[in-house]
Amino acid sequence: MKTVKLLDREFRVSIPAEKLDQVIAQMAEKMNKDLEGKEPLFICILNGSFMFASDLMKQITVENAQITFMRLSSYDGMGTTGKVKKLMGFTEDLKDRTVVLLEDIVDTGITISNTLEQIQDYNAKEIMVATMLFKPKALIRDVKINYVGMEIPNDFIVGRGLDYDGVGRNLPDIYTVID
Ligand SMILES: O=P(O)(O)OC[C@H]1O[C@H](OP(=O)(O)OP(=O)(O)O)[C@H](O)[C@@H]1O
Ligand code: HPA
Repeated sequence: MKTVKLLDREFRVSIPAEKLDQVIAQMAEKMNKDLEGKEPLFICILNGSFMFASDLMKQITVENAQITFMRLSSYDGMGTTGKVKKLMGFTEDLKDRTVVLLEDIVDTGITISNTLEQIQDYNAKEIMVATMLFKPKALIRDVKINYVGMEIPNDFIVGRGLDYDGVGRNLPDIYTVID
């Protein structure tokens, strides 16, 4: 079993990089069909989504697709603080745009529902949500997710952009904490 030690905790590999590559390719294929002609604006929610957004965007072939970035933070160690801090906004005008929010993970749903609330007054034509990973058993907010890469169990994970107290984002596979 492939394991890694990050700070004070041990993690074991739970989703290999190749599986994630496959899942992201399928998401891109579906988006390329659904979004053609819509000139979508993708919004990557930093930090965690940087790797997913990069992997996905390389496979997006939709004409005049754009990407921008916003930075939010709500986790401390392995748990949500319940409060979403906006650390960096974007300057693009969302009016009449098809917007796709890119998340690495929807866990409790607090971050994505807070983001949707923040941008609902910007008069976008439509706002969609795409997440690489989704923990249905942890969800406590009522959010519609348009594109889900994989549903996963309610365990703390790292890798592929996701961190434990700032470390582990660089790992290409996903690892689950060992109790
Ligand atoms: O559904 P939720 O319970 O809100 O969790 C999901 C959010 O948590 C992580 O961000 P985090 O606040 O850890 O900031 P980071 O992206 O900089 O790691 C992740 O990137 C999502 O944005
Ligand atoms: O399981 C997780 N791991 C790392 N960051 C996260 N942000 C929400 N859930 C998680």
